[in-house]
Amino acid sequence: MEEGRKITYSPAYTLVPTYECFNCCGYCNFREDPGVGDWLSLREAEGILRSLQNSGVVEILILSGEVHPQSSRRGAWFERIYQLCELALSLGYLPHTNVGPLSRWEMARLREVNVSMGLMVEQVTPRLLETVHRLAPSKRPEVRLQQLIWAGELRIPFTTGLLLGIGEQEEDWADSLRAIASIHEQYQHIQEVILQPHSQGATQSYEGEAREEGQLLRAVALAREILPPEITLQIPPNLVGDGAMLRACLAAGARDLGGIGPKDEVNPDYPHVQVAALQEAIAPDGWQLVPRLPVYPQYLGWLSEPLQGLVKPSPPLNPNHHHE
Ligand SMILES: O=c1nc2n(C[C@H](O)[C@H](O)[C@H](O)CO)c3cc(O)ccc3cc-2c(=O)[nH]1
Ligand SMILES: C[C@H]1O[C@@H](n2cnc3c(N)ncnc32)[C@H](O)[C@@H]1O
Ligand code: MET
Ligand code: SF4
Repeated sequence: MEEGRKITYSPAYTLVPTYECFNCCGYCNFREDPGVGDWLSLREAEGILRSLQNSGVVEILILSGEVHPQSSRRGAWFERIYQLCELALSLGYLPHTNVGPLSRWEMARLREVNVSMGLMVEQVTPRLLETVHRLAPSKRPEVRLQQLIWAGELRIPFTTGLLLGIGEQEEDWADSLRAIASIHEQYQHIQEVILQPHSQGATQSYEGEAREEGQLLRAVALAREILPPEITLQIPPNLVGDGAMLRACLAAGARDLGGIGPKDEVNPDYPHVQVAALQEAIAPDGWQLVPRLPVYPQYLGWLSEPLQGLVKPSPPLNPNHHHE
């Protein structure tokens, strides 16, 4: 049988250390006010992770609301995240952490317990600081770009991306993409760029404008033009619309569908389409959906020895096994 052209995804489950966040992005359907909810305990997390064993899940996405860098609770927040990563590793999963901007020291520590990390640029235009990011100091473009630079210096395989349709102009996209490309040019560490269409949810304050079909396709095509070919373009299949739009995005250059699991924590009003249905949707164009790890193969050599051992467990020594 002829093999199809390949589209990748990562079988993933999302753990949320806390929904509390000191930022208040106008488009967010995730955050809670600080001090309201409980944090995820290690005991709860262990229960969840054990229940996922043998389910095919490999990636644990650690996605969090943020405690202010100067808060007296920042240290406890960070240690919880670190321990959740350690726990996931100890149960055979591979963590990918996106918990907002980190200090350089925090980033260096999380590198020990993550196979890759991520942070969206969103958009680099400072005009958004007067609108959707007015109450979100973590979204200052210079803060986000500094994170990309530190990740490069620390040799962390990194995921970033653009949030589309939050009040920016289409002309702003190229600036955001060129900023990513130029940092990548120096460090070669950006494994993928997500093009994330803003999707109206039930609890956000910002009222997005109606999205037009061509927008996402123009963004994918522009990203493919500006970014070097080694950076994979990711689109979230639950946010693109229908199967025809998904196929059009692939035709425009997208090659990955991101983490797929039971719930999209960021966009709870848009459940993930399950893998069999996605495979069916893209099959007419000859695409074959295949699982991948949260770290892209070209970066395996960047991982610490212990992490490399977990990613590629060496085959057990079997005295009965004979090489052909
Ligand atoms: O299910 C989701 N996964 C999201 N992921 C997960 C992502 O698809 C995978 O973790 C990476 O591709 C690594 O495999 C993100 C990861 C990042 O580094 C940055 C942003 C996101 C955003 C989302 C998201 O909105 N929903
Ligand atoms: C984790 C990432 O999720 C994205 N994000 C946050 N809110 C929304 C929304 N309503 N629609 C789509 N993406 C969103 C941001 O880009 C953030 O960085
Ligand atoms: N708070 C982080 C950010 O915005 C990650 C989760 S967003 C729902 O970058
Ligand atoms: S998008 Fe992230 S930073 Fe913004 S309010 Fe939501 S959780 Fe906080």
